[in-house]
Amino acid sequence: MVSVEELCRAQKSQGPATILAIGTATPPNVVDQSTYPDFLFRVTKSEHKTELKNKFKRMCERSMIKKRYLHMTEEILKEHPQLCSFTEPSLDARHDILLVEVPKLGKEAAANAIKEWGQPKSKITHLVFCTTSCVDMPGCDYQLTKLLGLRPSVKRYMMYQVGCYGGGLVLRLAKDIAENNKGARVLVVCAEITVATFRGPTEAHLDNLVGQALFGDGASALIVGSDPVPGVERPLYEIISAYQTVLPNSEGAIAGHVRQIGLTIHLLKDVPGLISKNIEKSMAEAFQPLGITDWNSLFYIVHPGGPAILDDVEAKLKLKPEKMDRSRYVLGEYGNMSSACAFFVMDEMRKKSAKEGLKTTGEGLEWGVLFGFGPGLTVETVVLHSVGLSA
Ligand SMILES: CC(=O)CC(=O)SCCNC(=O)CCNC(=O)[C@H](O)C(C)(C)COP(=O)(O)OP(=O)(O)OC[C@H]1O[C@@H](n2cnc3c(N)ncnc32)[C@H](O)[C@@H]1OP(=O)(O)O
Repeated sequence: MVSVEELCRAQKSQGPATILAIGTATPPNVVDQSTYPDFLFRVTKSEHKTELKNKFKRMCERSMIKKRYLHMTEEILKEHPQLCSFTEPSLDARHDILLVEVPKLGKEAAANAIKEWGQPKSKITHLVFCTTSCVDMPGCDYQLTKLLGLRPSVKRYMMYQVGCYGGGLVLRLAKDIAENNKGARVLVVCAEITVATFRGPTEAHLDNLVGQALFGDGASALIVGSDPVPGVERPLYEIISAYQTVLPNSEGAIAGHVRQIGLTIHLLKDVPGLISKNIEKSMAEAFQPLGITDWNSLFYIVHPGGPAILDDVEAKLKLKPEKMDRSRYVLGEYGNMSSACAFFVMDEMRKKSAKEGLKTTGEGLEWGVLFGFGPGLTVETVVLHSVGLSA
């Protein structure tokens, strides 16, 4: 007779959850950050708000963003003029677009990840879908299952409205799934489209305007599983441990509310300060089991919420400037794509490491950390182990 303990043990994998492939996607429409203030104020008929436009220009200039990919175009705004107002009810119009486009963009990223993985999609056992852009039943996870032609018995998880810590959250969830279900292959997808938050500018909500200066559209996907099949699957990073915490005295610092006018964004000016003030505590907790205290010995995949967040974290941990290189690159080339951002940074890091002939996927280093920051204020900390790159 098999014991319960034996049955439980047989269900678990042996090694750590491992990232086996990464895929990304963006909408085709590229927007130059330097022309965006003119676009926003013109299409929303707000040119007369000259002081506000100058402030928005300063936000865009200070954003360190060069370009972003946005599904929203002038043609779409002509069809849905209510999206240009700050106060007009517009949730239905936004959802009509997002419920189609978010799963579609997610599918593109997922297809790229599956292609790199090189295995038949019938081997995907679990699906995790994360978005803050829209809400529906059945959800984007269901739509993606249909679009990709996954098995109807794939086990789905839908993570709505978690915001920019989503990248860390889904990695933590994928780790738990992969390590507790022998043979599991988890498709993780984060997809964000800013049609949810686009609206005309108003002096009454400057933080909403900060969001308009920073957010971009994008989707990223991973395949996660334990015990990679040698010679068949190619590991990129091992997920060693994962933590979530709510920062002290941070309630309301980052928030989003789904209202008739769409998703409203609320950001206190103190967000970068709150994150950096507490970052060492998160680092100490995560790396104490490894005995690591030299923060410059690690590689960094930090959610690029805004330049001030990266600057303040870098200063607080006394990091060499190159540590934030890939996070700054993604911010510059894509903007803040909320939950999808962290895996763009991860993708850029492993590509650059390979291109430069470094020893590992983590810029030649062995250990690293992925940070997600979002509403709460919630911080996700994930310890990663890089994988050797053959020369
Ligand atoms: C949605 C999610 O779940 C998760 C997220 O990622 S949320 C996004 C998190 N990101 C942030 O909170 C942004 C962090 N801030 C930044 O990166 C930078 O402050 C910034 C790019 C917005 C501006 O750059 P900066 O170097 O600070 O320039 P600074 O000159 O101080 O600011 C430009 C203007 O923006 C205003 N501003 C900055 N942050 C603001 C805020 N939160 N609310 C209102 N106004 C703000 C400033 O007052 C300033 O206005 P004036 O020029 O009229 O004085």
